[in-house]
Amino acid sequence: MNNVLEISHLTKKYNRKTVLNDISFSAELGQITGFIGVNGAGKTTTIKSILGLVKKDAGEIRLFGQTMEENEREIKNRIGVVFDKGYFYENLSLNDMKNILAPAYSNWDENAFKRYARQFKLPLSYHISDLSKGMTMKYAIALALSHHADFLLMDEPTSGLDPLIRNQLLGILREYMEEGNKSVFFSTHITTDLDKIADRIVMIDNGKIVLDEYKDDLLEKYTLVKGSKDELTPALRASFLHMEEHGFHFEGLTCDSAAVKRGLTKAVFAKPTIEDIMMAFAGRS
Ligand SMILES: Nc1ncnc2c1ncn2[C@@H]1O[C@H](COP(=O)(O)OP(=O)(O)OP(=O)(O)O)[C@@H](O)[C@H]1O
Repeated sequence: MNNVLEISHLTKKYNRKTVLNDISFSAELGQITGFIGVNGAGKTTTIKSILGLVKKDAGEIRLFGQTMEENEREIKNRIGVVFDKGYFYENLSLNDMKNILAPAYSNWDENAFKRYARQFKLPLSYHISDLSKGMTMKYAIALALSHHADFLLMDEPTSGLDPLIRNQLLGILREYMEEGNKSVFFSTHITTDLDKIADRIVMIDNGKIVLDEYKDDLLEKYTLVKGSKDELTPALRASFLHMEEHGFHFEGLTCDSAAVKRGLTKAVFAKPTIEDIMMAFAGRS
């Protein structure tokens, strides 16, 4: 296994509140890792810690096998950061911002930037502040791709985008992955995009990693069950990871579908989405 990102025992406190509590996980080369969690779970703080934008209290973060302290320049050359806000100077034009950022990268490719600017229809003379959210994300991706980043770190890249632009962004990511030896780390609380493109899912909840599995295994492992409460025995209830009850009915997620199927004759069984799984894990904690 070849990891592009390895986080070991990372802890981060704001004031005295622990927002990342001894978290460990990794992201593999050639994969899209979806980093999920509800609002306030700790996704942005994790990404900021990875980038060294906030100071960690404990733990170790390695990108391409190295820490930022050991080799910040090489790491920054090889990563592309796609944040929805706060990463660019709002009152600069896209072109001026690019001119400030480009010299920081030893492998900056101006022709590639021009090509992406045309492909993504970026209005280079506009101020950053005048860009729509979708355009800002495309601009950030164009910058990342123009220095041939090997690893894209994206914080909520698709939230607030309409379905058309979201699909375009997913298409751009698929093309990027096809180049080979590329990797993406994609944080989101909107998980439908990950159903389409993620290879692995890591979930953070309340500052702790509660789930870390390959997406296909995850979707295979859990079953969504809708049934009638009158059939539920205490033993059957214990087979559910999480359950919501509404009147005479319940909806729950189980990883023991065989036992549940034996006990429930009236229930309906379905494959869960990542959102169903995320809500069950978040609801459980
Ligand atoms: N600068 C800060 N000072 C104090 N607390 C902070 C700061 N930044 C984040 N927090 C707190 O840390 C916790 C984790 O926040 P974080 O932004 O990492 O979550 P998130 O999963 O990215 O949420 P969202 O999906 O809403 O962006 C929250 O309780 C948040 O209020």
